[in-house]
Amino acid sequence: MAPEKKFVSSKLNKFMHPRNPYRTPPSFKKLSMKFPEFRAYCTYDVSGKVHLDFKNPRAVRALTTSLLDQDFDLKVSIPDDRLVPTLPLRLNYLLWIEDLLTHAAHYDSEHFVLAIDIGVGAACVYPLLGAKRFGWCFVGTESDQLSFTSAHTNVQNNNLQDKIFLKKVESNIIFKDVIGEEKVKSWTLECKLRSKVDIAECSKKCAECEPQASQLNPQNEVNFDEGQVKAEIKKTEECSTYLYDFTMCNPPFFSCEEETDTMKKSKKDRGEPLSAPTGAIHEKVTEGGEISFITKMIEESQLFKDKIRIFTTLIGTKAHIKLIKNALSTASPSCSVLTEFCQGRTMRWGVAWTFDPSLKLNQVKSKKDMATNKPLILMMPRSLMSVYSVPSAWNMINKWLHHLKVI
Ligand SMILES: C[S@@+](CC[C@H](N)C(=O)[O-])C[C@H]1O[C@@H](n2cnc3c(N)ncnc32)[C@H](O)[C@@H]1O
Repeated sequence: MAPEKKFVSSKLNKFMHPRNPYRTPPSFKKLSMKFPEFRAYCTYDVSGKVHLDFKNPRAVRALTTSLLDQDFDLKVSIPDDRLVPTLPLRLNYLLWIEDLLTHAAHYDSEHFVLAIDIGVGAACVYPLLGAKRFGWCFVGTESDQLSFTSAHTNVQNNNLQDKIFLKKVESNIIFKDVIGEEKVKSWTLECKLRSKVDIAECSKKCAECEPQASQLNPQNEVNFDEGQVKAEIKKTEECSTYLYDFTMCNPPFFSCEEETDTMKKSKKDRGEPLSAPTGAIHEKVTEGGEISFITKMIEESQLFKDKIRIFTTLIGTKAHIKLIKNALSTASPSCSVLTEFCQGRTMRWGVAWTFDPSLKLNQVKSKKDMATNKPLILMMPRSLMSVYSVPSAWNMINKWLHHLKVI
């Protein structure tokens, strides 16, 4: 039995993304009062404190689905034998992408964003959170039939079919056969027409690309004439505008079943992961492990460098980072950046790359880099102490920092 405070306990939490709502652990008491399905896995000690058995995969599932409901108004169901997403990590990844869009691509909050999530899983967690919390639109792929069906149901149950389109793929597919596929193309175009925002941007780059405003459906209904969509697809293909703003992926990490024993692999100083492992083997295992999967993604990214602005993926094992960096260098992106995602007792890494020379992805520092930066120390000569009071010394330093564009 694990005490309530351990939901996101441990030293890694101080490096969680500053906007991650789970930096403050959720109240299990409140959650148990609201959600009977969560309450079913709770026990209470003599002081009335609520405890959850994190070693029980059903308790872990009830926690995730109750939090999605309480904190994001998302009704999500996950089949028994499929991966239960832990929300602090999912939000750390999404918030980092939001930072890349804001600080490297200079998008404002109104900017229309269209993304691809490779391997949405049964919960469809990234597209659902991305659509609900950030207003982004997604094309999601999934190779497993059960997960695909479950993800589809979750999208429908939350009435997000205007923002999320799912495609069942073969497991040897990453971007190929997805981006060029007719149904995906029509949906993305409808989505962009519906948003009406991209049109102005597109027209700036290519005057012929601008559809007539009068053709747009003012009620935001999906009611486009097939000919109109086809004509827009052709124009968009001719135009060099990026079709997708970013891609994301939580790849199957392991190359064989034995590797999936996370309890053994866990770093000694961080202790065992608190939650029971969940998910089917094919969700965690892929031929050649994550290195093969990500290498393939990097190779394919070269084919779609004019269609997708930022490519990103999670990396599950620190030891793989070097190999993935090597694979990336052979693709020669114009910029790439690596970050850490810290939560609870688990660490993951994220890598982003782009072929768009205008994007400086490395301007977005990892939270750990920021937190571990040594403080700036300025030794004032004793002789100046009589000249400067503390506030006036501070004003002077402030001026220098402004001048250097540090603050
Ligand atoms: C580690 S799970 C991640 C699920 C979800 N994105 C999450 O973060 O909770 C990986 C998912 O990718 C799917 N998958 C594996 N290979 C794939 C491929 N080539 N294309 C699309 N999905 C794939 C698996 O079936 C599984 O659902």
